Amino acid sequence: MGRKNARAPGLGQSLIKNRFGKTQTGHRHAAELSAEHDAAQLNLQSVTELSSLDDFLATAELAGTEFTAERLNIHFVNNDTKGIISNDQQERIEAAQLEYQHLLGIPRRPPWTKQTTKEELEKLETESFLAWRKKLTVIQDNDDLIITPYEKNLDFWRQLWRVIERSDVIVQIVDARDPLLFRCLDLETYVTESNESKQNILLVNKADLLSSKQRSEWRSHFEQLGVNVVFWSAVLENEKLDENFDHSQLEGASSKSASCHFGALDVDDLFTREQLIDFLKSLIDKPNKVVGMVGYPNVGKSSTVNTLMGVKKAAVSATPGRTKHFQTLHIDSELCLCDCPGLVFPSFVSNKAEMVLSGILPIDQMRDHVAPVNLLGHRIPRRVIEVTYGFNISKPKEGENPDRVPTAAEILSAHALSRGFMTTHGQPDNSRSARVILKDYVNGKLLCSVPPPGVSGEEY
Ligand SMILES: Nc1nc2c(ncn2[C@@H]2O[C@H](COP(=O)(O)OP(=O)(O)OP(=O)(O)O)[C@@H](O)[C@H]2O)c(=O)[nH]1
Repeated sequence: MGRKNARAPGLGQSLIKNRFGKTQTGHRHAAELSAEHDAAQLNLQSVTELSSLDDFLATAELAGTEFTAERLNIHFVNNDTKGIISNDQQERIEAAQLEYQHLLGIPRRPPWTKQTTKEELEKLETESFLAWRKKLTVIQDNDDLIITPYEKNLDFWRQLWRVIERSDVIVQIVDARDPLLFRCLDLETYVTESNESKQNILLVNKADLLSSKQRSEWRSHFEQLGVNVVFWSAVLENEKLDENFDHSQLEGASSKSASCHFGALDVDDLFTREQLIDFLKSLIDKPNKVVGMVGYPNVGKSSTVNTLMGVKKAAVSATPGRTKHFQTLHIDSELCLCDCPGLVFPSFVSNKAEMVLSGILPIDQMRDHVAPVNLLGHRIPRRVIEVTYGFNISKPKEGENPDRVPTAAEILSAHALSRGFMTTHGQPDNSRSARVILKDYVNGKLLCSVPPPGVSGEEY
């Protein structure tokens, strides 16, 4: 599943620098591109990671109820310690996911008319939101099912509702390494439900992290389903905005063969900025075209919006959840973007470790680093980790399976010792190393991507 990560200098280097923050001189998000933010009074603190207790109390507060006494009687357990699940568990989980799939919706804005007052609408919205959350607790009560820490702040959903209302086309941005994890099917249903003439586009960003063969597998998958899909790399297109960018790097490579190979970077089949803008315009048959940009935090919305706006950026943040409220941004007199804050949709995941590796849970707020690093050890071959960092991981002991994957402790100690990361007690600082390694995984330095359904890992 992992892929060789040898990039050629030039463009490849620029991408890497961008990815790993070597050129970071601060970050600038879509939110800074326009002064217009009519959501200034909203409570726009994203709420995703809640303990069972906080979650319970927040819901109670929203419902206007007090539950002070219950504080003493609540127990919650963390059953996610290792990050690895057995084949039997996986089968059970998949069966349960199939059974409960229909409950994984997103909240709907309740119907309203011109006669509905602001207060009435707010009350209706709160009721509908609570009913939605109640429906999701059915899933949470099933021990085999884990869902993403979906957004629990109603104001974020209000932003999404407004973006959908205003837009002619909704562009859902997903991460190319695991598009299905980030694709919210119910969002697409909601868009067409709200108005049949509205259209959905799936923008597979970070497509530079896949080979052209991998993209082609995914393209076939989505085309078979009738999904309108575009493969794109915001970072690559942003690089091209640099006036010093050497375009011959791409042109030369393109002219060599039908499929462009720039070092390990084969990008011939990706949409360029101009192509994406023209494509979006072509979908809408009216003078003022509005396109809504929606997606999970950290999928590259800010990078995409900035690039479409023609803003060259040194770097953006690798920490999810920075864009807080929706912006209206004019690309030109015809096309306007409506940039929605990053939203975690409810989606099934195998465990919390998977969410850390997918960039859904912020690494700096992670409490347990062992489980995600264990999972990383299962996804990235031992040799790739060793070559990437230039150290050796201790081999399995005599009597152990010589091919077993390294444990989190083995990977982290090797990293910490090689970097001189030590605690005040003179032990390897595994937690510091875990943050470095996990960020490298999220940023694509340690590369792993999921094949489409029906395609084996080996084939992919
Ligand atoms: N390799 C690669 N990395 C990308 C691409 N687009 C964005 N990134 C990286 O992904 C991370 C998140 O990008 P952002 O543009 O901040 O993502 P966002 O969706 O706006 O995030 P929020 O502001 O949290 O909503 C950054 O580290 C980017 O450099 C891309 O096309 N390719």
